[in-house]
Amino acid sequence: MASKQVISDSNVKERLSRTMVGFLGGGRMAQAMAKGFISSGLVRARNIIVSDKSEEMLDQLGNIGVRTTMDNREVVNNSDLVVVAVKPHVVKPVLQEVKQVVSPDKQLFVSIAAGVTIKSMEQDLPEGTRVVRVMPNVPALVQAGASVLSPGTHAAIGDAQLVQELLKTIGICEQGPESLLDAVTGVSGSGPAYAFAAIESLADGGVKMGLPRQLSIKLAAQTLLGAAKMVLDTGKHPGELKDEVCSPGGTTICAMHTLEKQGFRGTLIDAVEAATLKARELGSLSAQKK
Ligand SMILES: NC(=O)C1=CN([C@@H]2O[C@H](COP(=O)(O)OP(=O)(O)OC[C@H]3O[C@@H](n4cnc5c(N)ncnc54)[C@H](O)[C@@H]3O)[C@@H](O)[C@H]2O)C=CC1
Ligand SMILES: O=C(O)[C@@H]1CCC=N1
Repeated sequence: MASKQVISDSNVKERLSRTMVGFLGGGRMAQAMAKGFISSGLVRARNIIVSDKSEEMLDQLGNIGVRTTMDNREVVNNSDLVVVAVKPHVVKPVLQEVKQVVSPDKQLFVSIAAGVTIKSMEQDLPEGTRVVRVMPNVPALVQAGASVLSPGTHAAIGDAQLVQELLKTIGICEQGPESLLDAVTGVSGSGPAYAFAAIESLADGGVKMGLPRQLSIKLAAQTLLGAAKMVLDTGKHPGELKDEVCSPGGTTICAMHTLEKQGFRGTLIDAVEAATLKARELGSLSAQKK
C-alpha cells in the first residue's frame, strides 16, 4: 500500500503538471472537466487522453487538443490518473474491460459516477488499486465547479491531495466522508440544473412583464451569480442577506410571500431529497450487477 504521507502544495502542483490524465467516457462532464483543466494551465492538453464509443464525442474532444481513442485500455495504459466518466450503469462493464491492464502501483482511479460506491469500484479493480470517489458539477467548464471527494481504502493522503489540487483548478473542492456524497449529488452535482431552470423562469417572468428576452436572461443569470458571490464572500447567512433585500412594505417581501405560498423552499428541499435518493438507488443497482 502507498504510504499515507502528506506532501507539500508545491510538490502536489509539480506532480500534477507531470500527471497523465485519462478519461473513460468523453461526454458532457468529461469535456467540462478536461476543458477546465486545460484552461487552468496546470494540465496540458497533450497530457490528457480520452476514450469514448461515440465518434461524435471524440471529434468534439479532438477539437480541444486532447488525445482520443475508442480503446478504454489505451487510456488506462497511458494514464497515471484515470477519471471514470461513464454513466453509473456502465462503470462495472468498463472496469471489467480495463482490469487486466491496471497496475495498482501506477494508476489512481477517480470516479465521478453518481451513486457508484468506492467498495464496488474497489471490487471491480485489482486488489490494492487506489480509488478516489468525487462528485463534481458542470460549472467546472468555467472554473466555477463545486466538488467533494472521498478517498478509498487504498488511497494515500497524497492521492487525495493530488485530486483535490486538480479539482481546485476548476472550482472549489472539499473532502468528506463517502456517506455524504449522495447528498452532495442532490445539492451541487444536480444543482446547476435547478439553477438553470430558475434563471430561465426568472427570465420568463421578465419577458411576461415586458423585458426583451436576452436582457431578461442576462439580468436573471447575473442576479444568481451576484447573490451566490455575496453568500460566499460575506460569509453571512443567506436568510440575513434575503432580509436585507426585503424593504418593509416594499416589492421583495410581496414576491417572497408569493414564493412561500407556492412552496418554493419545500419544493427545493424535495428536489434535493429526490436526487439524493436516486443517487443511492443508482449505487445499490450498480453494486448488485454481476
Ligand atoms: N452531467 C453532469 O452534470 C454530471 C455528471 N456526473 C457523472 O458523470 C458521469 C458522466 O455523465 P455525463 O458526462 O453527463 O454523461 P454523458 O452521457 O454525456 O457521457 C458519458 C459518455 O460515455 C460514453 N460511453 C458509453 N459507454 C462507453 C464505454 N463502454 N466506454 C467508453 N465510453 C463510453 C458515451 O458515449 C458518452 O459520451 C455519470 O456517471 C454522471 O453520474 C457527475 C456530476 C455531474
Ligand atoms: O443527473 C445525473 O444523474 C448526473 C449526476 C449529477 C448530475 N448529473
